[in-house]
Amino acid sequence: MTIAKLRTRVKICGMTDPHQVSHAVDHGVDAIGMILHATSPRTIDVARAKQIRRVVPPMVSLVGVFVDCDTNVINQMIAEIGLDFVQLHGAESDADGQSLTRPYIKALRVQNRQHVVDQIKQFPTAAGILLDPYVEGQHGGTGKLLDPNFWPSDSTQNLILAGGLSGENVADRILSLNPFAVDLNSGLEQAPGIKDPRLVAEAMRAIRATY
Ligand SMILES: O=C(O)c1ccccc1N[C@@H]1O[C@H](COP(=O)(O)O)[C@@H](O)[C@H]1O
Repeated sequence: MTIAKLRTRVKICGMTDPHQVSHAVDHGVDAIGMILHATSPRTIDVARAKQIRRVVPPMVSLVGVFVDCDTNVINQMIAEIGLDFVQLHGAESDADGQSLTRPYIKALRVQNRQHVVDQIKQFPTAAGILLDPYVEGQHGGTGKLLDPNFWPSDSTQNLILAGGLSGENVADRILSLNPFAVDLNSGLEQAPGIKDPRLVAEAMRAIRATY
């Protein structure tokens, strides 16, 4: 028997500032994402990540985003920062994910529907699969929306929709694709890494209206 999902979970990613994290938590976010990949405009160092850890309360998850990082280094960061989940946003394998000390979310940079279906099978132990549109030369944070035709609606994985989501489009996408979770990032920003509190509040309101 399939049980209907009561609500879509929400992750806000690319967070760099503890005050902005507290604001997002107050608005009902389920997960906070931090980019721990050095060349991203949203990257933060371990000291800042630890400050963010201190303001993330119980029942809200803290996710570290990595791109093709050595798994020993990721495990060190998990221990040092106190990450709850890891998001692997590069060319990592399921074996890489299994060598981590926390559950992992695999981000797939989607090129077409068949590519998604084939790729999902390669990550049987992932806690979730995040689908982000493929953009040549960029790992993530592209602001580009995923083509809804590429959404693998019959997958049994926890699917997370990412890419270009904002208060203006997130409710439509939730209602049409029914993802397990949505991941919002550049669509809520004033500048890379700086969230706009009004855009965060507006997106959370739009998401709540879909329940
Ligand atoms: O945001 C980044 O700079 C980034 C860098 C490297 C890997 C992933 C990154 N962000 C992820 O991209 C998606 C979608 O972002 P957007 O909404 O299109 O801006 C999101 O999952 C972020 O975790």
